Amino acid sequence: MSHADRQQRTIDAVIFDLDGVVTRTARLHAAAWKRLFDDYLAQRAAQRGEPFQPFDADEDYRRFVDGKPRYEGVRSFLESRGIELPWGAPGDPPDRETVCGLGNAKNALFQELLAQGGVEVFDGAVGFIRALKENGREVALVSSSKNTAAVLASAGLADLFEVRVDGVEAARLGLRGKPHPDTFLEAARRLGVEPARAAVVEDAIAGVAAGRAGNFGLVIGVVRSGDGTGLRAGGADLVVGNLTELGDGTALRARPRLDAAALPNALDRAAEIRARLDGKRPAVFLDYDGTLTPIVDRPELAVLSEDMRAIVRGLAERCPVAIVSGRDRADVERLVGLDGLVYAGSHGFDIAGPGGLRKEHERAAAFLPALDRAEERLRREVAGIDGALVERKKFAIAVHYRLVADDQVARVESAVAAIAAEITDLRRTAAKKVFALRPRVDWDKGRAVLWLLTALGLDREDVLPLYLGDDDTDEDAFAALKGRGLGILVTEADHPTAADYLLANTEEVGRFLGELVAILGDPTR
Ligand SMILES: O=P(O)(O)OC[C@H]1O[C@H](O[C@H]2O[C@H](CO)[C@@H](O)[C@H](O)[C@H]2O)[C@H](O)[C@@H](O)[C@@H]1O
Repeated sequence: MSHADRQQRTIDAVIFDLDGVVTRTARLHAAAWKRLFDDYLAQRAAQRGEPFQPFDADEDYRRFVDGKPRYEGVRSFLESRGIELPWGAPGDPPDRETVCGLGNAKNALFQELLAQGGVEVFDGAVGFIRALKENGREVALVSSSKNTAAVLASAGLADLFEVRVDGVEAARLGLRGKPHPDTFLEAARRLGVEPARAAVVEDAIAGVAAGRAGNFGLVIGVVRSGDGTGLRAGGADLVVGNLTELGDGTALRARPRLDAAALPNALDRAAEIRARLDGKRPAVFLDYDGTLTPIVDRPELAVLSEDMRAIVRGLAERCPVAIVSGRDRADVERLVGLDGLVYAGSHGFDIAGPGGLRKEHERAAAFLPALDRAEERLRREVAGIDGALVERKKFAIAVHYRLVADDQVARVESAVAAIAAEITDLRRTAAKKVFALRPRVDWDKGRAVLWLLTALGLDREDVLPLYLGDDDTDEDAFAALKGRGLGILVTEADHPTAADYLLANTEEVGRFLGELVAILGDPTR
């Protein structure tokens, strides 16, 4: 398809977020979150004799809870305050001090407010949706809210959308929340429309990032206050204040997505990157395989060169550096062999660093029996397939097929698929000549990087996070940092990506990091 053709692609379907786009329940949500967290934080502060710092219904709401599934919102905000609570269970009563307990309390408060105040509707949005339908476009609704049906009914819009993927559906299907694209992709699938021919309409940064991560043809940001900079940086192709600005929607066209080959090489844009660093200090996140070492035939042969080790050491003397890998943490720590760095293994489920920094995802240990069972089955099932390698990490299992004959790869794939279908606590992912089984938890390299920024006190305006990675699992980190840091993809292939820059190979990674060391200068001065 030519560039011109891609420019001309029409939009056949539009998928809408609910809160803040179609209805104004964001205010009710923000008020419920504020009542919940203020009560909780005040109580906690009194118990500990600490000062009470209330929940900011604008800033905290936007940064930590807006657009996220309820329990993820609780966890994300508490994390920002350095509070770690047990996850608990969805049936926890509202007075139980767990993530689920607090989430349930927020929901009760929200329903109270819903009953008191009703729901405000954005008339422009409803008019736009009706015009789209009249013009033969498909529409769907995606919302993280488990109250979607109640909100639509209260707004008198129960019949507006035939296709809805809400929080209840997402939980039932095990779909990851925004900024992951899963719920939007499910809506597109139900509409029978390719994402490239569909638009996503969102008012939250996590939502526009999900649209970009899903490679939707057009991502429209709706800005209800402010200037839309955050939405644009998060991945919106265009930002409107009111959906009436889009007329009847028939003129909407898909925007060409950035393919890796269209990205500028980070080495060629040194001046631009230096300017982004002006007045800021970097925090550097590095993937291991394919980024610091070239891809080789077997995992144990991916040895770090002394040159690269010296560059990473030099960088760690000048700024925070974390290695974020799919490998087992102990394995990647041994391979890198440097002190003073943070190491995140098992795709971020297992983190350790200087000063006693330690985090095993709070739900990960519960998956160990499932991982043990899957490992045992996998070892048995691929034992007869020449070249297949099973690599166990603490919280994931990889099944490598780089050395498997082409006509045998399908056998490896179906063994992994069969086990994943049976052991539903695990989800199957794929990367470079490897299938993986990981805990079915909304956690990945992107979430780990965001957690690290907060835990290390780096979630600040004067810190520029840089993430370098080469693989699909690194796309989660690129998406998480979109608009907030720099994503640098290491590849010579062409595929859609959420990264901002490109480096061709590990040799270019070494040069880029070496230049960063030089920019940062003498660490003793
Ligand atoms: O997140 P990373 O640090 O990039 O780790 C991703 C996977 O890397 C390793 O597998 C990959 O590299 C091997 C050595 O070059 C190669 O043989 C294999 O085909 C690649 O998939 C590692 O073995 C896995 O555990 C990591 O998940």
